[in-house]
Amino acid sequence: MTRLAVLGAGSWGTTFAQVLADAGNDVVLWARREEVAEEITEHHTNHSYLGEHELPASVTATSRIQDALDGAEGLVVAVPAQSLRATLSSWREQPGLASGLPAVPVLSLTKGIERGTDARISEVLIQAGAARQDLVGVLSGPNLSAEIADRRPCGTVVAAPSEELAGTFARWCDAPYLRAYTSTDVMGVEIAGAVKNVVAIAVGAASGLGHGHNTTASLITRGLAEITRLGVALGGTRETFAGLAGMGDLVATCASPLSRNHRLGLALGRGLSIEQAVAEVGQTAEGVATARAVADLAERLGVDMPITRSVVAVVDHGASIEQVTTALLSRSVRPE
Ligand SMILES: NC(=O)c1ccc[n+]([C@@H]2O[C@H](COP(=O)([O-])OP(=O)(O)OC[C@H]3O[C@@H](n4cnc5c(N)ncnc54)[C@H](O)[C@@H]3O)[C@@H](O)[C@H]2O)c1
Ligand SMILES: O=P(O)(O)OC[C@H](O)CO
Repeated sequence: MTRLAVLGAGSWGTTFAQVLADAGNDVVLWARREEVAEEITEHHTNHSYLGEHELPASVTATSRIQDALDGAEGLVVAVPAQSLRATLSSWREQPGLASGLPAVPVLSLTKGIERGTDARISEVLIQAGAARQDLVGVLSGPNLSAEIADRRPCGTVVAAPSEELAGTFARWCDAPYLRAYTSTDVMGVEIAGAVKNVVAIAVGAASGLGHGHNTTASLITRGLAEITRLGVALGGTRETFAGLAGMGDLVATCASPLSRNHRLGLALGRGLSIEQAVAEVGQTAEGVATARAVADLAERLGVDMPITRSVVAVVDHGASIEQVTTALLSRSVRPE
């Protein structure tokens, strides 16, 4: 039995604590709010994020980071991308944590790019002293938390610098309803998971505008093309983007009404402002802040990402929502 600390008790961190418990690990969750930690430990629910869903009784939670880390043989990070660095630095102010987190394997579940630095989440973890480069991995795939909480079967990808470490992460999450495939393409898996959220906003917006399946399919397919161009330019492996972490997650996120990024796009397409859409979704839609970071990376590398640019224009600069379909149509004729 491995003792694992899951850091972040939103929809995904809480659901993943169940996955890890169902895989036979000893799991403790760190929740930002004391009342959420108490609810999880005492009532085995997290109403704010999972409604009436009952968690395994073995999952406990704490709002004291030192207690969560005590004896942990591995860490699983599920804090949203834009608040991760600040969260990590607040932990370093706690007694005993000034020099960073314990030197154990760290698996990131977060799907986003940090705005301002354009850093991937594994890079943020390393820069902030929360993970060693040779001990950090990422998990990403078609993994809508509500379906996984209901124990519906699916696959995912765990990527790490070595096959051995990826295998360790895969064993952590070996629940009967989750099949983890291993990879050493940390860059590709992380880029795929972050950028699909941006494309899902565009797809949702197109649906909200009343467009049909042809538009959806065109945005998904051209979205995958631009994700792949960026990922390969950054050093990722092309095959990653055709697999579960690429195509698989893009399809799940763009097609499902459970996706927060998709729902945010839908709200924009129906005429809500970005502020109204963010408020309506109520939970983390990483694509909003990540879009700008992705566009910055693409510009620096000379990679063409018209769908991402259109999402930036809408969410950051108040451009008309029709931009998302213009992105598909307004370019000069070129081979696919
Ligand atoms: N929910 C899913 O289906 C799912 C699946 C795969 C990956 N992810 C990824 O997991 C990550 C976490 O998402 P989630 O779905 O759990 O989000 P969520 O909106 O359900 O929960 C957000 C969590 O972050 C905490 N939080 C909010 N603002 C914060 C702040 N300023 N500082 C510190 N903590 C803060 C909240 O207390 C909560 O625990 C995201 O990167 C998301 O893309 C989510
Ligand atoms: O609800 P979303 O849009 O954050 O998507 C959740 C997962 O990333 C889907 O794999």
